[in-house]
Amino acid sequence: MNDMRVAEARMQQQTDTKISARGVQVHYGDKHALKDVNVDILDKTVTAFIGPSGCGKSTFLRCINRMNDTIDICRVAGRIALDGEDIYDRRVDPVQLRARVGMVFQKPNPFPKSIYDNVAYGPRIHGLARNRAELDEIVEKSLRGAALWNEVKDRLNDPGTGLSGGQQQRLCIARAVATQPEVLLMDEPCSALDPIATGQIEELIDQLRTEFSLVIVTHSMQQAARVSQKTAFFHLGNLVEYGSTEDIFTNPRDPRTESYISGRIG
Ligand SMILES: Nc1ncnc2c1ncn2[C@@H]1O[C@H](COP(=O)(O)OP(=O)(O)OP(=O)(O)O)[C@@H](O)[C@H]1O
Repeated sequence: MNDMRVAEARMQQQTDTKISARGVQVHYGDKHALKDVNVDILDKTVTAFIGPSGCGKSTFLRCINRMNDTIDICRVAGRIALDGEDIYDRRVDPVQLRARVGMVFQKPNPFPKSIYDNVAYGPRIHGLARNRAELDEIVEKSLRGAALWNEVKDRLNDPGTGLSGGQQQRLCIARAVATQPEVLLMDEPCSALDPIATGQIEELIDQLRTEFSLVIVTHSMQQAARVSQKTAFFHLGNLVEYGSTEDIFTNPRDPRTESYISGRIG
């Protein structure tokens, strides 16, 4: 392929829809938490969800890998498709789905296991390695992918919980990456981290987007501006505005978005 064709192919990738949401409504009991959300999330792109506390960002993020299934009072309606397939279809196994759509939480939550076993856990339960050598390879590749390998390669049998907060969060990213996800959901992944660890995670996010689609919930507008190419602004359960991060921050169309990004609501 000549340079032009390569550039075109890359552009093509970035406009491919990975997740498509139509008419998504979420209730927690009587509380109507998400109202008719429609959005197409692109492949190999970082999408930031921003908006004031309680506007429904995490609720929508959790819809994308059916984490809300674990909340008894939560009801999800509408359609969310991954590569065109309805993820709420009865035939979809949520455990398999969560291997394809990984998640990293606000607080690093390594399993009480060794560093190695934290990363090997997913590949083991999903049968991704035929033998120990293959598993070792996946663990190393995932830890490298999460920019943690050099710091832990000599202590893979030490407990994951013994790492620093920033290292634990990168371990959780390695654990998610180990099942070769197509989408990685991150719910305020840096809120428990110092600026240096935050910078490392942000750099990592930028590298990972060459491989798959990332969606990040963040309260930091600077972070959204630094790491994302697309931004969705939520307010009171509505997805008010979605577009290129540059447009959302420099030329918002909706007055609610404008008020939020200029600090008048929040
Ligand atoms: N498990 C739950 N049970 C009942 N109500 C919930 C539950 N989780 C969220 N809600 C409600 O749904 C609404 C949206 O919450 P959500 O956590 O999605 O907002 P958010 O935008 O992520 O907020 P924050 O930025 O504070 O994390 C809120 O009114 C919240 O109180």
